[in-house]
Amino acid sequence: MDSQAPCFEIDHSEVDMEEATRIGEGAYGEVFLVNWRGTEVAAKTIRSTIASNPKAKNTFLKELALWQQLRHPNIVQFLGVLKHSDRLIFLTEYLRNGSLYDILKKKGRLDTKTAISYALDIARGMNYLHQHNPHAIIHRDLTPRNVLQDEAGRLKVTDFGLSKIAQEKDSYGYKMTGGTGSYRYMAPEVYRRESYGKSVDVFSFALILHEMFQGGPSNRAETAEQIADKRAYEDSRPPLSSFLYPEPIKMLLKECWHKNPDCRPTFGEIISQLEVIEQDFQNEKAMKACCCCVVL
Ligand SMILES: Nc1ncnc2c1ncn2[C@@H]1O[C@H](COP(=O)(O)OP(=O)(O)OP(=O)(O)O)[C@@H](O)[C@H]1O
Repeated sequence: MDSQAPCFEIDHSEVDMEEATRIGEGAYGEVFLVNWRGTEVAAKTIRSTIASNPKAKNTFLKELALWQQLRHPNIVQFLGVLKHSDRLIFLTEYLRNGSLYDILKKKGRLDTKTAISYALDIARGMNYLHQHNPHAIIHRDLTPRNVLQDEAGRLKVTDFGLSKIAQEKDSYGYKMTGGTGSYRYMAPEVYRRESYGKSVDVFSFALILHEMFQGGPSNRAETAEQIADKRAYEDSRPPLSSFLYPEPIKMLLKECWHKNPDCRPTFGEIISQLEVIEQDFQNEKAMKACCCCVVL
């Protein structure tokens, strides 16, 4: 597969940016809801500081060219780059329900069934990225803000690889600068600026799974950088209260945020484990309902 293929281009006259509704803002620029050929889509505008730097713009376009080749139910669909626009703008499918960050902020702690189902959505999207040929795609910035929900309730991963813009590669592998990715979800080896692999995403996934049961991030009193520092140098991890976390979820979390990257499971293994946990949970629920019937 050729990751250097140019991005699909959409003439800028097809999208009226004057009529756009602003949805949000991230590290790379603002996001708008726009109409394209009668369909609501998201338009992501890239800051001029990035777009006007030829090297950064080129890296960005390469990442987008790779994104456009991806097709999976749990990956946000890339649609194209606006051609002849004086700004760098690209379109993706629009996910009406917003991000997992918004959902957790609004709803707080999720029930076990929903949390497992959401975890499976994320793990399936991530497994697709990690199994990409000829090279695995490492997200590098998997956070609740980069997981969006469609109207049907399905979660989709977005913005993978875009954090590469601030990243260097040397003969030992990738190196992420401290400013790359979000400290709160950062694997210890990334914080320590060591070489890293796919399992950095598994570490971030564990923290997201933890938040779904907890209702949001723990250690709110500390800055994200302080938290990342303690995780990297003191091996600190979020607390696992016994009443919030079912035993198999606790075990999975401990494996996924293991300090040794080689001991973390792959997303394929995580999916298998979650499917068993989901099935056991359903059987347990059915059994309890059945016992209630007998008592009645
Ligand atoms: N395809 C989309 N559909 C609907 N809303 C979106 C879409 N993409 C982004 N958003 C919204 O816009 C906000 C900003 O998104 P953006 O991806 O630019 O930044 P972020 O992920 O929040 O932060 P960062 O850039 O630091 O990762 C998101 O929080 C999300 O609510």
